[in-house]
Amino acid sequence: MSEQTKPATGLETVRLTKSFGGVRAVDEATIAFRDGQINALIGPNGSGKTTFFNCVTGMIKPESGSVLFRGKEITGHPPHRIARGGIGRSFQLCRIFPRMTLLENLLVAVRPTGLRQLLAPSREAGAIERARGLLVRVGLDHLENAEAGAISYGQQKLLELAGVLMSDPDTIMLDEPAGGVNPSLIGRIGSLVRELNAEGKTFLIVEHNMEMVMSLSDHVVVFDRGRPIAEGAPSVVQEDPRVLEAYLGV
Ligand SMILES: Nc1ncnc2c1ncn2[C@@H]1O[C@H](COP(=O)(O)OP(=O)(O)OP(=O)(O)O)[C@@H](O)[C@H]1O
Repeated sequence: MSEQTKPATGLETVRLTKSFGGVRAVDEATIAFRDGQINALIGPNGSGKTTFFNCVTGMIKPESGSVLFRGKEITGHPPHRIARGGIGRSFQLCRIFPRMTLLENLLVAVRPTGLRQLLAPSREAGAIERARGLLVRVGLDHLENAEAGAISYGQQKLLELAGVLMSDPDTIMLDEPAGGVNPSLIGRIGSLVRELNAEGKTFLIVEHNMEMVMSLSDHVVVFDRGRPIAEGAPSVVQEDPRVLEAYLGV
């Protein structure tokens, strides 16, 4: 597809809905995220952000509505297919293998899905070279042979981000990258996001750290009770009375 015809909208949902019992965690959410931007999804606790992520990445099936990526329907596709299509994600509670080394964690990240493959890290030279390059990039190369369970939580978040980058996704969804991370590592995660965005990666970030959100994002979507209630540039969203109401209940 030529640059001229490339759609500006990357990831998009139309009336996406998912309930748990009587709770509508995501409630007819219609949102469009533009390619090439750093997008943030914010909102009070329990407003449905993680459920939205899970529906988009195939971890849970929405009960109705659609998810589109660059105009193509991907609703209900299994997670590995969505990942292969170019959408990578991290998790709120970091997902790493604590008994494996950092390098092994990255080699596992590129294995095809399935338990047998999962347990056998890739030994392919190209993958090893790529993993080493990414460890340098996130500043963890000196810990290549350390067990992942022995490094700090912030370093584990960086390791998880490197794992997401192993498959070279062009859209990266991060669920609370700054949660539980010390300020200097938050700074490093923010710089990496900026660098990767400058290289063409699109980001969709769920985050409670407002300083990070407001300094990093091009576009902020505010979620409340399972649907967007406001969106725009950080400075616009910050002033929106609906946002203050959602957060403070005023
Ligand atoms: N697996 C589940 N089973 C039952 N209820 C769930 C489940 N997952 C989420 N919920 C409920 O759905 C609603 C939205 O939760 P979700 O975790 O998506 O919100 P969130 O905005 O990501 O919250 P936080 O900012 O605290 O991480 C909440 O009421 C939550 O209790």
